[in-house]
Parts: sequence; structure tokens; C-alpha cells
Amino acid sequence: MLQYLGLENGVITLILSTLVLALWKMWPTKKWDPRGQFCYVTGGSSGLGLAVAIALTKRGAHVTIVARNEERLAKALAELEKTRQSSNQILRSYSFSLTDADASHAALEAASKDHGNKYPDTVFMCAGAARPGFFVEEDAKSMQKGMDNTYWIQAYTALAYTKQLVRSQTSGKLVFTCSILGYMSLIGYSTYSPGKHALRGLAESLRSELILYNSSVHIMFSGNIDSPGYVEENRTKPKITLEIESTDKPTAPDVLAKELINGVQRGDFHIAPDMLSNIIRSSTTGATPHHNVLLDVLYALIGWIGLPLWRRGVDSTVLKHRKEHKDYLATRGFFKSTD
Ligand SMILES: NC(=O)C1=CN([C@@H]2O[C@H](COP(=O)(O)OP(=O)(O)OC[C@H]3O[C@@H](n4cnc5c(N)ncnc54)[C@H](OP(=O)(O)O)[C@@H]3O)[C@@H](O)[C@H]2O)C=CC1
Ligand SMILES: CCCCCCCCCCCCCCCC(=O)[C@@H](N)CO
Repeated sequence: MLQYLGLENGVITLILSTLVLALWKMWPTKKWDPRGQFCYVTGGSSGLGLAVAIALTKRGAHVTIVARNEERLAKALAELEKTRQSSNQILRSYSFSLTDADASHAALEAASKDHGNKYPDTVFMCAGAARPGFFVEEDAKSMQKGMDNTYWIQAYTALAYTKQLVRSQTSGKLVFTCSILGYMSLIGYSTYSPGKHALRGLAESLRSELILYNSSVHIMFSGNIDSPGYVEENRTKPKITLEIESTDKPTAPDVLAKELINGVQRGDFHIAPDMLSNIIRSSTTGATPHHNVLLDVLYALIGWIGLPLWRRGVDSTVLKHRKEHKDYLATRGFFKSTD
């Protein structure tokens, strides 16, 4: 029947090229191996960053973790020591505040000194924080802090590292940690989602540019993580936000760390650690490379149907919350204040 429509050749070519591409993706290639590599992990004293640092140590990498609080860093380093695979492994921690550009540069320089001024082979940027709240209760300072703790906290490290790589004429890997809230958003995340969306843009631009230097870029989009940071953000999270996201049970940091490292090993640009993130990833591909073309089409189809339905449900939950929200604002004295 297709030949009557003149579509035969086109359809066959499409199916064949899809199959070839899918097979190509399945073909085993040489995987990235952390053993003996110098890995730099920001936010390595807690949650996802700590889990990534432990997983890398277990795989025989030299690991340097960076965060601010010295006590938590010392505890985390002691945990890394417990999983050390050989006496040659260099395991270090440094305290720097990575929302500052100069400190982000200084942290990388300090870490590199332990390796004879060689820069990290891979940088895992896990530092970050969320402080959910209602937009009307934010101010200029809290909005800027939101960008600091989502965008700048990783962008400054990416900048310092890229300069070091290019100056020393070596290649490396940049691994960002985003969130599914870097693809979409919902009530309560007005100081968090924008910076995570910005990270996606930065990663995509860098992925393209760093081809010049034989360096790769990866970015993970996860749902809730069962971390100390998650416990902290839930303290101030609006009830309505908690209710909407209750369908997304938090995942253990070590599970996500494994997914993150596997994603880097596969060479994925957008790393989606589970079914939900794959559905959202495939529904918002833009110009990012596919993973498995056939599976991606299936995920995109599920998202194309499911996500707008989910959104309708969320909109009606928010609508039902109007009265409670007004009362909440009244008890907070919002209607009396002038800002
Ligand atoms: N928790 C979640 O549900 C989700 C989190 N994410 C993202 O994953 C990443 C890890 O999150 P999670 O494991 O929950 O985080 P945690 O809060 O458990 O840990 C955050 C780490 O970052 C460090 N850090 C925070 N601010 C700075 C700073 N200014 N300078 C240097 N280090 C800093 C912290 O140490 P210290 O405070 O001592 O500096 C700590 O080591 C973040 O980027 C987060 O946005 C993504 C999706 C969901
Ligand atoms: C078929 C389609 C079904 C769609 C269901 C979508 C459910 C999404 C729930 C929202 C989860 C929010 C995760 C926030 C993670 C994060 O980054 C914060 N914890 C900040 O740290």
C-alpha cells in the first residue's frame, strides 16, 4: 500500500536508519575507568557528592573533595579512607566556598598541588542547595542566593577547570549535577529552578565548545535525593510543594552516584538516572543527542501524554490551595507589609 502513496522508500530508510543508530548505541566501546584517575568532587562532604566520592574511591580513583564545613569534610574523608583500595591512592579534602569565583579557582589549584600540579582528570560538580518557598516571600537577596547555590556554585568551578585544562593542553571531563527541575518546574522552586535551567544551557554550550579540546561534558537530571540537603530543604518547603512532589520518593545517594558514574562511562551527555527522568529528558530533548533512539521515542510518547495530564492535576491542586494560601499569607502579616 505504501508504494501507492510514494512513501515506501522514505519509510524503509527511516526504519533502517533508526535500527542502525540503535545498534550503534548498543555496541560496546572502551569505557571510562576511574581507576588511577584524579577525580575532584565538589559538595563531597554530604549526600550525592559524598556518595560519588566513596564510589570513586572504591573504584581506585584519587579523590579530592571540596566543601565549606571542616568538621563534615574531616568525617567524609575518614569515610573515604575506610574504602581506600590501595596505599597509593591520594585522598584529600579542602574547605572553600564555591559560590565565590576566586575561591573556586583556588580550590582547584590547591587540589592540583597534591598531584604535582596536574589538574583533575574529571570534575564532579555536586555542590548545591535548595531553599524552596513562595515567590512573593522572596527578595532580591534570596533570589541571588538561589542563583549562587544552583548556577554559580557549579559554573565558577567549570570556568576555572576549563581554563586550566586548555592552558595545560590536557583534556578532561566536566560533570554537572542538575535536577529534573532543570527541565520543568513547579510551585515553590522560583529560586532553584532558574539556576538549574541555566546549568543545562551552560552544559550544552560547553559540550559544543569543549570538542575543541577533546574534553567531554555531562549533566545529571535527578529527582529527589535522600540526602541531608533534602531533609534541610523540606524544613522550609511549602506544604503544597511537599504534597505535589510526594509522588517522587527520594532515591538513596549511593544509587544515584552509581547511575551518575555509569552515565559518564557510557558517554551520555544528559544523564537520566531513572524512568521518570528519562521520560522528562526525552520530552524536552531540544538539540541534545539521543540515547537509545527507539527507547527515547517511547519515553517521549509517554511524556507527551502523561506530562500534560500530570500538569493538569498539579494546576488543580494549586487552585484548591488558594484559600489556605491566602490565610497563610495573612498570618505571616504579608498583606500589611510594604515589600
Ligand atoms: N536533594 C535533592 O532532592 C536533590 C538535589 N539535587 C542536587 O544534587 C546536588 C547534591 O545535593 P544533596 O546531596 O542533596 O546536597 P547536600 O546538602 O546533602 O550536600 C551539599 C554539599 O555541597 C556543599 N556545599 C554547599 N554549599 C557550598 C558552597 N557554597 N561551597 C562549597 N560547598 C558547598 C555542602 O557542604 P558545606 O555546606 O559544608 O559547604 C555539601 O558537601 C546539589 O547540586 C543539588 O541541587 C538534585 C536533585 C534533587
Ligand atoms: C508520566 C509523567 C509523570 C510525571 C510525574 C512528575 C512528578 C514530578 C514530581 C516533582 C519532583 C520534584 C523533584 C525535585 C528535586 C529537586 O531538585 C529538589 N529536591 C531540590 O533539591
